[in-house]
Amino acid sequence: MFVTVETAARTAPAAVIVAIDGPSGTGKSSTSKAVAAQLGLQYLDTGAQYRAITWWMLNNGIDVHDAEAVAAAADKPAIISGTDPRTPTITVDGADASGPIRTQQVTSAVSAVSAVPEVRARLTELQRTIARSAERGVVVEGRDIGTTVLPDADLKVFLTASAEARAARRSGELTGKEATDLAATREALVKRDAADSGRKTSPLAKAADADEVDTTELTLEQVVECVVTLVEKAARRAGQTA
Ligand SMILES: Nc1ncnc2c1ncn2[C@@H]1O[C@H](COP(=O)(O)OP(=O)(O)O)[C@@H](O)[C@H]1O
Ligand SMILES: Nc1ccn([C@@H]2O[C@H](COP(=O)(O)OP(=O)(O)O)[C@@H](O)[C@H]2O)c(=O)n1
Repeated sequence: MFVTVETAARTAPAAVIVAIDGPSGTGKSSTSKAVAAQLGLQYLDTGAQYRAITWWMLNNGIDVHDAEAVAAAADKPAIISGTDPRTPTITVDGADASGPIRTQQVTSAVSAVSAVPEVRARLTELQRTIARSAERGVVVEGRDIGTTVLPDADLKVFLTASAEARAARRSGELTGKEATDLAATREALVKRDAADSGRKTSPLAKAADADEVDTTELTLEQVVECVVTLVEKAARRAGQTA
């Protein structure tokens, strides 16, 4: 008798939905991509979508601090996210936006754009549609995934880390003068966290039923291992109640 064995790297959970939230530099993107790749899940970077809409606003001469102008244009750009964790992609009106959305100009404008309710409503709907259609399950990362976008997720993880650790990680990614200016990186991070946590609509927040993981003293590999274990447990729980 022949027995077919699935050879996924780990036990691939059936259509499990995972929400990963937290402030900037806590390791959301790196962890989410690695966990999704290991478990054969899809991956959605919602921060990239907020950055993409911000990039479009800047390119189209819209004052990002004029909430009415941003709201009026919120439906205009076509944003498409590719959800393979090994090669995530994002396009705006058909153009590859993965490079330009990481510029300092976009980073400093994104919190103002993401605070506009019409922008959030549009992207929340898009994110739910992508999560619903992810047949293999999905890891979705952002700021309000566990609280607002996917409140029924099978697992919610809230990553934290000290501002010092986060600034050191971020400045390791920068080049030239920006890389050496750790104090300025830290200040910009803390300012963006405050704006994201303080906005009225769907602020950065830990869901009451989220597992909090402080990554300050952990390597990326340790964080990934911890979250993989949490996903496997959640998938077993979901299987028991299905
Ligand atoms: N536990 C960790 N220890 C050290 N560096 C890390 C850790 N997690 C992530 N990093 C690094 O920190 C930077 C920011 O991580 P990222 O995943 O982009 O965070 P976020 O998505 O939360 O902003 C990346 O360069 C990443 O490689
Ligand atoms: N679900 C989300 C994800 C991101 N965002 C906004 O998008 C910005 C960029 O998100 P990001 O995940 O790319 O930021 P980093 O943590 O990578 O610096 C955040 O600072 C928030 O203003 C949001 O409002 N809600």
